Amino acid sequence: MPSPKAKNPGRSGGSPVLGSSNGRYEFMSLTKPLNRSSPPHLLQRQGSDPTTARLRASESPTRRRGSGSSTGSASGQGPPEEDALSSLLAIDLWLSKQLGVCACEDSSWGSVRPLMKLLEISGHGIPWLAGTAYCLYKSDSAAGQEVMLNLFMGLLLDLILVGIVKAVVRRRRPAHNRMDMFATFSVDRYSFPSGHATRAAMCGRFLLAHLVLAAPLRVLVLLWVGLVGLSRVMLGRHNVTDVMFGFWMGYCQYNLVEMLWLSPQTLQGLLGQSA
Ligand SMILES: CC(C)=CCC/C(C)=C/COP(=O)(O)O
Repeated sequence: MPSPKAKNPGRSGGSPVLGSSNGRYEFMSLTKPLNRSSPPHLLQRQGSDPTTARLRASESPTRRRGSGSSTGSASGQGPPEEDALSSLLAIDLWLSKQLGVCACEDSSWGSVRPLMKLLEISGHGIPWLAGTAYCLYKSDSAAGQEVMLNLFMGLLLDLILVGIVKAVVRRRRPAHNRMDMFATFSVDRYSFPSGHATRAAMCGRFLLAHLVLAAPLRVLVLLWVGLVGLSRVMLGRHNVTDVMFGFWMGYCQYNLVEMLWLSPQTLQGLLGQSA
């Protein structure tokens, strides 16, 4: 099979192809022979259609280190946990590709791509930061200002933490993603975790705890969180595990926001110290 690196350099939306030269893990291998425990749908897909084969090649998680030959679990003889992880990640990539039905206009659900992009904007950092800053500025009650200030801090914390994890893990976005997002940081060429999912989960919890009390609106908030996550996979931006982990991370980030909660007294103390 021709090298995906040479043949298809920009296929993953501008993400660098992580190969053996930098000695980093890639996430999963559909190029290596699957062992008998592999799900039947994956076995069936081995070497089937050329597009899938090319995609598989560009998604290879095989740890191609040193000589480039894969050993151990690559041949199904490695530690069972490595095989289990490989299988799990193979299922993740397979499922994500199946669900990436809005990855481009001519995908099977390409007509709903604009709607998915609307959901993308609704969970983007810029509208959230700008909206929170505006509400903070407009709020005339101390309680309102306190809530908005903490939401703002939470959003900044989210950007920092997601940036760190993305930079450390450096998982490539799915090969079928078209990198046409607006206003991204350089780490956003990586996909793990989904920043939209962390933000949606954290803001969702924040809204439910501090701002949205009416039951129908609370349901809408939960629906929005779920749809933002689903849209990341449908747009082809993320694999399912990026979004699942993102939800978990955002959920935990809210706990951190509560722990670090800036009360008016804390603020006065901080301002008093700096004056
Ligand atoms: C420029 C600012 C303020 C935020 C960037 C928001 C962004 C584009 C995050 C990437 O999200 P995914 O990881 O879900 O693709």
